Amino acid sequence: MNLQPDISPVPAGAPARAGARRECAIVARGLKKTYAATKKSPAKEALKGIDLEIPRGSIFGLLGPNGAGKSTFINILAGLVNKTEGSVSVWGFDIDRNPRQARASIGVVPQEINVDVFFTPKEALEIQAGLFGVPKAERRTMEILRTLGLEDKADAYVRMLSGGMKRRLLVAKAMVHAPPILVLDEPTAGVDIELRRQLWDHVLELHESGVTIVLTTHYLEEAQELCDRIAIIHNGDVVACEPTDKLIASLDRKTLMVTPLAPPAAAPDLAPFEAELKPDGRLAIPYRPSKAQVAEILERLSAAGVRVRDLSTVEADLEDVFLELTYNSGR
Ligand SMILES: Nc1ncnc2c1ncn2[C@@H]1O[C@H](COP(=O)(O)OP(=O)(O)OP(=O)(O)O)[C@@H](O)[C@H]1O
Repeated sequence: MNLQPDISPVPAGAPARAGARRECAIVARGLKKTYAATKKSPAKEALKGIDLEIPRGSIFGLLGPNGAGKSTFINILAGLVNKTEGSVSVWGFDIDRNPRQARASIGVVPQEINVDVFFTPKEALEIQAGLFGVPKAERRTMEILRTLGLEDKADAYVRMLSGGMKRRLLVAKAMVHAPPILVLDEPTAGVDIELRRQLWDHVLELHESGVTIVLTTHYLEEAQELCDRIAIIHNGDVVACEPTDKLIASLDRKTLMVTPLAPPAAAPDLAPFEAELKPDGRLAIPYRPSKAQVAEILERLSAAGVRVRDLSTVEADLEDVFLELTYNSGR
């Protein structure tokens, strides 16, 4: 497969501070968006001055509760919403100074399935390529359809495609101009696990060919599994932006699961640790890895007369991090 994006160096006309930005696919500085008031609703500050750097080559997750500002951010990148303040560069192109190049550097897969049912996938891609001004000789319609597993549906009517195929067609449409960045806004909302897996296989193939992937998703396990970096947006602010592992480790929370030799009648007193007796007879003992060693918990268990048959540790996951950051911050 040869769907290499055009990953040429930062061009002339790019920001003067290109050095720091060269490695970034997307840079936002002090980005604000306020939707104007209408007769029915007051003005809404959807983005409150966010700073964000999305490295080239990453699979970057943009997470946040409903209304956090994710779509607003994506729509600004795509040139669909005008920012109120701040700066954004896409693949080194400032969206104000080089809007055409910035837009050409990004392919956006929208949340809604909005494919025209009267065209075949092949025609849909040709039309899209035309809209982006891709010369006929440079179009890679069949190659893209092949990458998205739609080659044998090239001449089928779109209305005959399954929901999963239609979503893949949206990804194909977003790739017609070979952008180095692919943005997917909730690509798997309401899609069953098998279809999600298929979509991800194809998107991962694009990533392996060099495309930087940015996605928003409500499925936290999906983000944890796929994304190497994650930003959490809450109420228009970026409340975390870290490599996924680091983000999860930052919670500094683990649970030691202990299977006692004899199931206890009640949770033992392990102060300062707290044990919870699970219905299956195991003990769940949360601890902070930076503050306590498993050995200390084992000593407390021994002192309480609990003999251990088996033990394991359970890490916090992205859901815990997400809840902590979005629940406790500024509600
Ligand atoms: N065109 C608009 N006019 C006025 N307010 C808007 C508009 N679009 C979005 N908003 C408001 O801006 C805030 C951020 O919305 P946005 O759609 O960016 O959030 P989101 O994180 O993408 O949410 P979701 O996960 O539900 O898609 C919300 O309060 C929303 O109601």
